[in-house]
Amino acid sequence: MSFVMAMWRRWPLVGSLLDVRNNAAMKYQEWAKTYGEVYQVQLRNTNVVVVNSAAAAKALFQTNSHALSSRPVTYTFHKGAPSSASFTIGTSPYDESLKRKKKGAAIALNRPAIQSYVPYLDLETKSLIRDLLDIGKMGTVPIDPLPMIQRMSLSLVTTINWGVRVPSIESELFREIVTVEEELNRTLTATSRSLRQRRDKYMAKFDEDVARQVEEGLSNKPCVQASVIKYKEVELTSAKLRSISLSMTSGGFETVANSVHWTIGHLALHPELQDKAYEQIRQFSGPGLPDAAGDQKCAYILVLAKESLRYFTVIPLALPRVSIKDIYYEGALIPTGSTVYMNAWACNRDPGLWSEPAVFRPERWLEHPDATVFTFGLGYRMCSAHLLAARELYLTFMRLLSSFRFVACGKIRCDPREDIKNPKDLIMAAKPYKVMCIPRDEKGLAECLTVDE
Ligand code: HEM
Repeated sequence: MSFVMAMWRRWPLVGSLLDVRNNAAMKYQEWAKTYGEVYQVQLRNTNVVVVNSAAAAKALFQTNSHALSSRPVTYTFHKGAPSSASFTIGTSPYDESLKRKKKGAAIALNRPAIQSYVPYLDLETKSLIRDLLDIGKMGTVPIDPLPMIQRMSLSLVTTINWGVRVPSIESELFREIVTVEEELNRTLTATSRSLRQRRDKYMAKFDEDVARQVEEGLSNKPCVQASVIKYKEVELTSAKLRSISLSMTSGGFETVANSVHWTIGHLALHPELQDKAYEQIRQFSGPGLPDAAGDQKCAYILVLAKESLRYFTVIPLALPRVSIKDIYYEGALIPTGSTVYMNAWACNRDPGLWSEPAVFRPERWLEHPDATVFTFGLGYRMCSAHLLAARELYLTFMRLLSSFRFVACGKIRCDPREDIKNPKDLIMAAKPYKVMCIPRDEKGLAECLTVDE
């Protein structure tokens, strides 16, 4: 008991949740030098345990996976919001309903299911390359690639979830979904009722279309909603199906888009990394675009994607957990009902794990292939789609780096310690920048970009 008291006496008080979200992960990492790798802070009226080292994160989130399987029930998400925003998998507390939703999502996101999405990965990565070529006028006009990357990421979410494409950055659908999702992802406490109503509108249309197609026997394209409806072992209500749709969109769109956007900015500043990647891809795959079905076999691009996940850690504090059992760690008690944050940023940059953690160096993963990436979280509530996300990143980098040289235009500020667009956001985005996307082989590229729309 006295040890527990000692631990509880050590909290630094940091003010409101919104204040600390401002580069919080970096501040918390710094504080660990003074207060130890696990300590508590007060966020508004809640005491929160923050876990700041790789070893502690594994001991807590992996070894105590079940004890840390719930999420906090915040007012805005669960009590004050009657519409869809209450119910993503990522914000649901642990209960029977969550278990069913997670089972449904798992069926649609396991390895064989992901294999069936290869045609979508193929089409959307090709479309990204074509957009960069067209909008960048064959590498002659500087562009910010963000909207094109967002379209790819969004269209992957919508095709994988509902079988519906987002064909162009000019489309009404693209503008509407990007506006609404960006705003709703802004913080965990986003409350706008009208935004949620706008989201409900496009989600309802997609959900109803899939349900009708399944009922009429017309659904022949693989997609999450159709597989979950058809898989009778887990019968899900329409509310739970909607929850899966919401989870896929809020979980999958900005995370992948921002990871790619940060990385392209960084690569534009480091042509030597691009050249090495290009050389490795060419040794590995023949002329033309690398095969979409190739499953992460080019070792250098695989480690480049891992390093991108580590270095940018786009959700620096992962998503908060709540303990459903008492946990004892290093002689101290984390009582049932505690809120616990994994500082994924600090774990990914743990000097006990990595030398020069602040340097982007893909080779570190070749030297330590079994090291952990903390970016997707750990344990029962880790990212449901980490296999899919890793595959999306791999193919995107494979194809982008085999197609283009990215040349920085003007000053690109792309250091994740300093250059976050909105430091209070849940998902960390890079500041806008411009690059020239110069085709490495203009003629060859044009030939292999016959995209079936
Ligand atoms: C680079 C891409 C991605 C990153 C960095 C990422 C990161 C995360 C993190 C940190 C969590 C919380 C984990 C925890 O509490 O330990 C999470 C949860 C989740 N993610 Fe992802 N994610 C990515 C892509 C995706 C995609 C593509 C989807 C779906 C299409 C997705 C769906 C989900 C869902 C449903 C959850 C909630 C899991 C639960 O609460 O049980 N994520 N993700």
